[in-house]
Amino acid sequence: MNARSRVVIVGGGPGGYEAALVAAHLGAEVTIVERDGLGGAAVLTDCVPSKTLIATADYMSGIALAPELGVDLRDEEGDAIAHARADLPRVNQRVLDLALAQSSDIARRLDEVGVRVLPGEAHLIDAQTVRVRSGDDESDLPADVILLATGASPRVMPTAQPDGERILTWQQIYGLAELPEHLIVVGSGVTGAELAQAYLGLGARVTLVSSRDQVLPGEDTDAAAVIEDVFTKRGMTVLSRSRMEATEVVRDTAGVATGVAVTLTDGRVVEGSHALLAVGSVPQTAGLGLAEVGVQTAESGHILIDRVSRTSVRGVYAAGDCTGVLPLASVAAMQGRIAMAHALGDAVSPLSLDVVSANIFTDPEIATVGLSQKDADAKGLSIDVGILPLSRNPRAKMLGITDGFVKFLAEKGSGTVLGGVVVAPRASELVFPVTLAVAHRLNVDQLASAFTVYPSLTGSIAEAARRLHATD
Ligand SMILES: Cc1cc2nc3c(=O)[nH]c(=O)nc-3n(C[C@H](O)[C@H](O)[C@H](O)COP(=O)(O)OP(=O)(O)OC[C@H]3O[C@@H](n4cnc5c(N)ncnc54)[C@H](O)[C@@H]3O)c2cc1C
Ligand SMILES: NC(=O)c1ccc[n+]([C@@H]2O[C@H](COP(=O)([O-])OP(=O)(O)OC[C@H]3O[C@@H](n4cnc5c(N)ncnc54)[C@H](O)[C@@H]3O)[C@@H](O)[C@H]2O)c1
Repeated sequence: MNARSRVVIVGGGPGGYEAALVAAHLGAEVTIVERDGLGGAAVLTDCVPSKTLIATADYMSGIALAPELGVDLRDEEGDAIAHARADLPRVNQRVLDLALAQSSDIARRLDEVGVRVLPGEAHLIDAQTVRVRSGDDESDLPADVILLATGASPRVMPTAQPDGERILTWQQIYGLAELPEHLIVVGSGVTGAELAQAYLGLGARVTLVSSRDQVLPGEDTDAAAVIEDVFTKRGMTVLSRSRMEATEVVRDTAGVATGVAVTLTDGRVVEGSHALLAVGSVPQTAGLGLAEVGVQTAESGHILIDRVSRTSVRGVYAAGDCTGVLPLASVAAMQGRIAMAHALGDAVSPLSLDVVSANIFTDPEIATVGLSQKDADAKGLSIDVGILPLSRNPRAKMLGITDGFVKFLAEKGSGTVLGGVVVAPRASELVFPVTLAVAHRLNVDQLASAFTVYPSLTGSIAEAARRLHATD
C-alpha cells in the first residue's frame, strides 16, 4: 500500500477511532463514518456511563463503612448528621456530561491528526466502496481499505420489550428521573452484575434474576462466589437458576404504569417498580451489505476474522464487538490497530488473547489476566494454583476490607505466571504487576522477590507468588 491509501472506517467506537489514529499516523487518508457519536457505545452508553454511575455507588457504599472505622455519623442527640441519598437526576447528568466530554476529546484528537468524520449510516457497495446515508443525502466513498467496527447492541426478546420507562436496556437507564424503588435486573453476566450492585449501592432495592447456579457464570468461580456472597450480605435478592420468560408493564385500572412483572420459566412472577434487561448483545451487522460483498459471518451475525482482523474479503477488515472475539473496549482497540498496521504494511503482531487483562467493576472488583482456571481445566494443563485471601493482609484490615483474594496460575515446575485473579476494591489498579508477569513470562519467584510497600494490598500479590515457589 502506498502512503496515501484511502481508509474508510465504519463505526467510531474504540475499534474504529483507535484504528483511525494508527492509520493517520501511518500516512493514510482516513474517514470515519459514525451514526450515533464518536466514542461509540463504549463511550456514550455502555462502558463510560456504567463506570461513572458505579463511581457514585462506590462512594455511597464507602459511607456505610464509616461506623466500623470509628466514625460516628450522629450528633449529640443521636440523630443522623447527614443522610446520604443519591440524587439520581444529578448523578445521571454527570454520567451523560462525562460521556459527551469524552466523545469531544476523541473528536479533537481525530481532528488533530487529520481524520475526517462523516456523520451517517454506512453500508458496503463493494470491497472498494462504502455508501453513506445522512438524512436525505447519500454519497459513495472510494476506499483502498475498509474497516468495519460497528459494535453490538442490547439483545431484545419478543416477550420482554423495553419501553424506556419501566422496562429498560442498560442504554436507557440514564434517563431515569428517580431511583427505582425496586429494580429487577434480568441477567447476571458482567453487565447485569455491575449494574445490579450499582443500583443497590445507590439505595434501590434490587432483585437479580440469574439463570445459572452462580452469578457471573463466565468468570472465575471463586471470584463469582465472593461477589454473590457480597450481593446477598448487602441485601440484594439473588434468584439463582431462574430464567425470565417474559416482562410486562403493570398498569392500574386507569392504565397508568405502576410497575413491572417478570415471569420466570417455572411460572413464578416477580414484581418490581422497574426491570433492567441485561441478557446479552447482538452484533450490529445486519444491513451492512456483508453477504452481497462476500464477507463471511457466523450464524450469530458476528463477522469472521483472522488474528490480524482480516475478513474473508481482501481489503475489508473488522474489529471489536461486531466480531465477537472478546467484547472488551481494549480488545476492540487492539484489533483496530492491528488491522491498520497490517493493511498499511507496518510491523504487526497477531492478536493474542493469552495476555488480556479485564476488570469487572463490582464492589469488590474482579480483575483477571491471562489464563483462567476454566481454560486450564478445559485444556488439561498442568498448573499450580495459589490463592490468598485478603482478610489476612494488614492494610486490608486497616481499610475494613473483608472480602477478596489474590490467585495465581503458574506452570508446574518453572513457576511461569500464566494467569491471575485479584478480587479487591480497585483490583483494576492492583492487577498490573500480574499483567506484567504474564506478558513478560516472569516466574513466581521473580515476582515475589520484588519489594512491595508495607503495609499494602500489593503485599498479598507478592505473598501469593511466594507461596507458589518454583521447583525447577
Ligand atoms: C454495560 C457495559 C459496560 C461495559 N464496560 C466495559 C468496561 O468497563 N471495559 C471494557 O473494556 N469494555 C466494557 N464493555 C464492552 C465495550 O463497551 C465494548 O467491547 C466496546 O464498546 C466495543 O467497541 P466497538 O468499537 O466494537 O463498538 P462500539 O463501541 O459499539 O461502537 C460502534 C459504533 O459503530 C456505530 N455504527 C454501527 N453501525 C454503523 C453503520 N452502519 N454506520 C455508521 N456507524 C455505525 C455505532 O453507532 C457505534 O457508535 C462494556 C459493555 C457494556 C454493555
Ligand atoms: N467491565 C467490563 O469490562 C464489562 C462490563 C460489561 C460487559 N462487558 C463485556 O460484555 C460482555 C457481555 O456481557 P453481558 O453481561 O452484557 O452479556 P452476557 O451474554 O455475558 O450475559 C447475559 C446473561 O444473561 C443471561 N440470560 C439470557 N437470557 C436470560 C433470561 N431469559 N433470563 C435470565 N437470564 C438470562 C445469560 O445466561 C447470561 O448469563 C462481557 O463478556 C464483557 O466482555 C464488559
